[in-house]
This record gives sequence, structure tokens and C-alpha cells, in this order.
Amino acid sequence: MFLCAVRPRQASLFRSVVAAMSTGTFVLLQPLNYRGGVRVEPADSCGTEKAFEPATGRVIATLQCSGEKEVDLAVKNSMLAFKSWSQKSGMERAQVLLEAARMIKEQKDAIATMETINNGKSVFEARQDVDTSWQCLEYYAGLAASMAGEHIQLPGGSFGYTRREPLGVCVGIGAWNYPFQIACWKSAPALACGNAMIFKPSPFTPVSALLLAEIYTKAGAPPGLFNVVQGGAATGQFLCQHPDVAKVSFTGSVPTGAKIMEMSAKGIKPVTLELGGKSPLIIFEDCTLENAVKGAMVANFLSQGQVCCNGTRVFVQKTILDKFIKEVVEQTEKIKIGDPLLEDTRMGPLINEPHLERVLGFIKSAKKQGATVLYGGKPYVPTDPKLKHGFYMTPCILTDCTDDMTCVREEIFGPVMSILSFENEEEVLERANDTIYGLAAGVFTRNIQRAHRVAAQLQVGTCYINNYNVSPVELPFGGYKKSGFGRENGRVTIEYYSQLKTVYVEMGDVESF
Ligand SMILES: NC(=O)c1ccc[n+]([C@@H]2O[C@H](COP(=O)([O-])OP(=O)(O)OC[C@H]3O[C@@H](n4cnc5c(N)ncnc54)[C@H](O)[C@@H]3O)[C@@H](O)[C@H]2O)c1
Ligand SMILES: C[N+](C)(C)CCCC=O
Repeated sequence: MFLCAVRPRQASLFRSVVAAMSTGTFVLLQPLNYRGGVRVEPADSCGTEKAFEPATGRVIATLQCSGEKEVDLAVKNSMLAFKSWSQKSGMERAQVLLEAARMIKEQKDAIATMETINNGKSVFEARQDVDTSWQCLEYYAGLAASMAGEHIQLPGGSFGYTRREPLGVCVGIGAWNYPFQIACWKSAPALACGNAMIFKPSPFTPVSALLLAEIYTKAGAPPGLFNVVQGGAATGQFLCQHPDVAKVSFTGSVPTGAKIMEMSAKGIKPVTLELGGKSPLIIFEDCTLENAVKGAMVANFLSQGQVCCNGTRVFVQKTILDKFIKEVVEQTEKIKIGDPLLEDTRMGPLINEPHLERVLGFIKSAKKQGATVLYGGKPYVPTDPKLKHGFYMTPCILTDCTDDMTCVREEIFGPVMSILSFENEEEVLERANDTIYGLAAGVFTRNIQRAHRVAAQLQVGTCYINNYNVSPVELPFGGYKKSGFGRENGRVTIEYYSQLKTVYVEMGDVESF
């Protein structure tokens, strides 16, 4: 067990990570809030939450959920930081973001290790998440200096101009499936635009946002520019309802998203909602089968299937159905499940026991409704004794699915692929769009006209052609329909973290009544 010898207030989490590189050894030291450039105990609390190491089932920390007083202190502190930060030039802000990106790259292994310990995803994947995180900071650093308004000539020599200004103190609320990436995807554009941010991670994954907070401070961000408050729903509510919070950017489920929107509406606050999905992946007979199979695996089993945009409704054209199924089962059998910190593991545990039970429940109901479990879908106990209380299951392939089954309609958020067959393009498009969600979709075909025609007709925020679940920072990411609105990544996100001021300049005399 690792115990930090230095005073907790000053203990850097990175020291803990370096000392705890193997599963079953890490203990997270308090305090877990981050305010004014240091880790602090919350001023008040509204209950506790436990954070686990999913690989072993061990509790790694009991969190004090921040109360109203702590939230207010965090907001006041961030408002102070906002005063100075918002006055800096884009180039000055970019320097801090670039230094933070450099430090993330330098600490990539430590951050990925911590993410794996707290979330359960394989360290192989966690490293990719860290890459998409520092890339996000670099990207918005690059845009910070080019944020500008326009000059508009008016009659008589008068003119107007616009200024793109920050919003103020923004709140980021995160889900547990991409803890570090979500914190970066929200904070990088927010800070680049001159805002301050208070971030509340999911209580299941409190750790890596603290790593990011330490990095921002070391990179030169003023104290309070990026504060972290820990807690669950009640803490999230205090944040959304705080009168001095200018914007809320939320990543999580549709029901919580609706509550966030309601609270924000009362305060007339803009919101970004990155919500859930039940995305279709359409595989035409003229695809490159090997790529389509790989695509389906990435679209379903990444992060143990706990990915918002996963393509879990896999529509396969009837003529290649048998070939596709044979190949996908063969590949799925090869997935190595186990200790997520081992280099060759590709599937770790699910986030916690209730979630594992929920996912297994979906498989049970799929069977009841007539689906066939062609592969997996069972609890899994790795041979290593220290992993026996972890939350593992075998990846699941369901066939004989129909569009009305619960496993096809609802977001499972676990490693469960539902395979459906189709005859033609028109039919599959109608079925693919028959959902309340609209986060993503995929299409595999070598027919270039068909690929673009289908992409244009899918009611989704992101459509992948001949790949899946790739997310370059240059491309906007977000949902249609109940999967939310607003975007993360891409140039457009600047608009979600800034507001436009118009200045009119009179060059003549005022005409009076
Ligand atoms: N679209 C995306 O980019 C994206 C990315 C990741 C996850 N997700 C979605 O997130 C969901 C899984 O994450 P989850 O289980 O953490 O979601 P969740 O909605 O339960 O919780 C998300 C966050 O909201 C907080 N919260 C809960 N109730 C709240 C309330 N009443 N007020 C304020 N905050 C509150 C939680 O503490 C947590 O930090 C899935 O539906 C998944 O699809 C979407
Ligand atoms: C990086 N991915 C795989 C596109 C996931 C984005 C966040 C969704 O849960």
C-alpha cells in the first residue's frame, strides 16, 4: 500500500502514481478538492461517496461531497482568477496551455496509470486518451491568439466592431468513462477563451481532474483558474444554481442532462450537453470486411463498451451476415481480459458492481425477448487472485435481434454488440434513424457515392465513414436529438465559451429630436 510521507496539502498526486504502478496498491490521499492552486478539504460537505479501483473492487478513497459553502468559495476564488486571466492576450493564455500540454505529454504514463487504476480501462487505451487530451490543449492554444471580432464600416464614417469576450466562471461536470479527457476537452477551450473553470468529476473517478489542476498551476495558470470540487448530484446542483456561474458544460446521461438544462434555464445560463447514445453502425456488402469487423469491435468494446458514441446497433447487409458474424466472433474471442495495467490487456473491468449487474441484466432481458447470445455476456473472474473482486465480464455478441428489443433501443453502456441484418439502403437508413438519440453513426462501404449519401441522411452529430470512434481534436464532437447540443473540439467550440460584444462608434454629431 502506498502512503505519502509528505504533508497531504502539498502532496503531488504524481508522487503517488510513480510509487503505485501495480494494481491493488494505490490509496488516494485526502484532500481531494482543488481550490486556489492547492488541494484543500471542502469547507462543508453534503455526504460522502466511495471511489473504487474497479480491477480489484477495493475502495481507494471516500470523498467528502462538497456542500453549498465550498461551492461558493470555489466560485468566488475562480472569479478572482477570471479577473486577471480574462485581461490577458490570447498569446499569453496560449503559453500557459502549451506548457500544460507539454507537461501532460511528459507525464503521460503516470496520468494513464492513474486513469486505469481509477476507471478500469486498459492502460493501452488510457494512453490514447491522454494523447487526445494534450492535443486538445495544444489545439486551443493555437486558436487563442486568433480569436477576434470584425470591423464594420457604417454611413458617414461611423463604424462598428465586435469583440469576442469570455463568459466568466464556467462549470464543467464530467462522466466517469473518460475522466481526464473530458476535463481537458472542457477546460482547454474554456481557458483559451479567457474563462475560469470549476470542474466536478464523477464521484466514481475523482482522481485525474486533480492531476490536471496540478498541471495547470505548475504551467502558470493563476490560482483559482481551474478549481476542482468533488461530489455527486447535490454538489452538481449547487454549481448549476450558483448565480455567479456563467455557463455549464455537462457530459453524462440524458436524464441528468435534462435536469442540468432545467436548472440552467432558471438562471438563463447557456449549456453544452454531451449526452448518451445508441448509435447505428451500417455495414454494406461492398465493404472491406476485415476493416468492418475491426470497426465493429472498436465501436463496441472500447473502454469495456462504456463509450457514449459506441455503434452498438450493428446493421449488416444480409448477403455478408454469416461471414461477418464468424469473423467478429473469432476476433472477440481473442480479446485479452484482465489486469488493466498489464501491457497486453485490452479489456479491463466495468466501472462498478451495480453497473456490471445492470449490463448483465440487459443481456438477460435480450435473451428473454428472443435474442441469441452468440458469444460472452457472462461475469468473468481472472485467474490472478488479487482481481477476484473486480467487475469483469466477457464481451457479448447478440444475434437474432430485432429493432424493438430493449437491447437495441436503450443505451447499455457495456460491451454488448447487437447484430441486426438488413436488405437495402433505404430500409437501413429508416431503421438507423428510428431512435431518440443522435450522437454518432458509422458506415462501411467502398462505394464513395453511397458513403456520402448515407452520411448526409443519418440524423447524428458525427458520422464515421470506414472507421469508428476516432476523435481528432480538429473535428467538432456532439449530438443531435436527445444526445444533446453544443459541441466539443473543433473551431466552433470557441463560440460555446465566448460571447460577442458589438461596439458602435459615432464619427459625426448626435441627431436629436
Ligand atoms: N456525449 C458525450 O460526449 C458523452 C461522453 C461520455 C459519457 N456520456 C454519457 O454519460 C453517461 C454515463 O455517465 P454517468 O453515469 O456519469 O452519467 P450521469 O448523468 O449519472 O452523471 C454525470 C455527472 O453528472 C453529475 N450529476 C448527477 N446528477 C446531477 C444533478 N442532478 N445535477 C448536477 N450534476 C449531476 C454526476 O455526479 C456526474 O458528475 C452515458 O449516458 C454516456 O453516454 C456522454
Ligand atoms: C474518444 N471517443 C472514443 C470518441 C469517445 C468520446 C467520449 C464518449 O464517451
